[in-house]
Amino acid sequence: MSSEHVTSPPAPALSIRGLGKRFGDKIAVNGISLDVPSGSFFGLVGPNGAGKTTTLSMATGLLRPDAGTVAIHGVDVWSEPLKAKSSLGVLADGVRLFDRLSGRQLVTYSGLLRGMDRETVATRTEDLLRVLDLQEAADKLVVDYSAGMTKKIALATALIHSPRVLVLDEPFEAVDPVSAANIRDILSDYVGHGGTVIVSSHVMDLVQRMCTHVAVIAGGNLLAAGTVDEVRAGESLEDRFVSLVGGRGTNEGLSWLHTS
Ligand SMILES: Nc1ncnc2c1ncn2[C@@H]1O[C@H](COP(=O)(O)OP(=O)(O)OP(=O)(O)O)[C@@H](O)[C@H]1O
Repeated sequence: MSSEHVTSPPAPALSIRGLGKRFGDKIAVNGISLDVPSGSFFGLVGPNGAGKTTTLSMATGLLRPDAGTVAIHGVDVWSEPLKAKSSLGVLADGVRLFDRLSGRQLVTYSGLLRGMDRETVATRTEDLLRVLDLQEAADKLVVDYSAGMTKKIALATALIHSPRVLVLDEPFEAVDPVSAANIRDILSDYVGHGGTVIVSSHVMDLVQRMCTHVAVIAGGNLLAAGTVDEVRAGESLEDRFVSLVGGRGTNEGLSWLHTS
């Protein structure tokens, strides 16, 4: 076959090489390399303090790495930030929203800031408020939203411009079961139509049911990555996670907690 007929595989949706970050003496992320295939529903799991948020913050251009590179569909996040970020939707953990705006205003301005036309922004804003069950609260200030409502409005701002890659840090935390099911449907439909979702979560059962791929990190290191079936290797993802990460404690020493 001549070389013109050889098509190279598509660039991964997210490609991380040698990514590292240190805070003082603490190595938060220890040289992680990882490819997220285009069109995958990718779970990032790890215990508290594993380095998930730090990794995702660097991957999305919110936090400058000490070492390593990140590319979104082949575009370097740190040397071509505008181009890379134009195809990215981000739900960050703990980043302040412009919460003196109403929910409707926040989603609208997110669309306008992305350079979208007013009519499209208005239509999509109402669609998002409806599917996320935020219509009644649409004109309330975001500062007065509950934790779950805040999470949902932040998700709407990440979706408005129809990005190719969605990076969601703990999207289901504090969200009620009906809204969580709606969000899962939206994300599955999005992946089914060519999008890529990267989601961090502590809920192994959810990751096992929802994701096609998973990476396990602990102590800033990548312990395993692949399809969910490859990583769980015949066990439940939760059991596999515990055996990879270790650290199951005992409750010895808390006898004072026994009330009878
Ligand atoms: N801004 C910071 N300054 C100092 N240390 C930090 C900072 N951000 C994170 N760390 C430390 O880096 C490590 C990784 O934190 P990170 O928030 O990435 O973990 P995580 O996997 O997202 O945890 P969790 O599941 O609890 O949200 C932790 O030890 C944390 O204390």
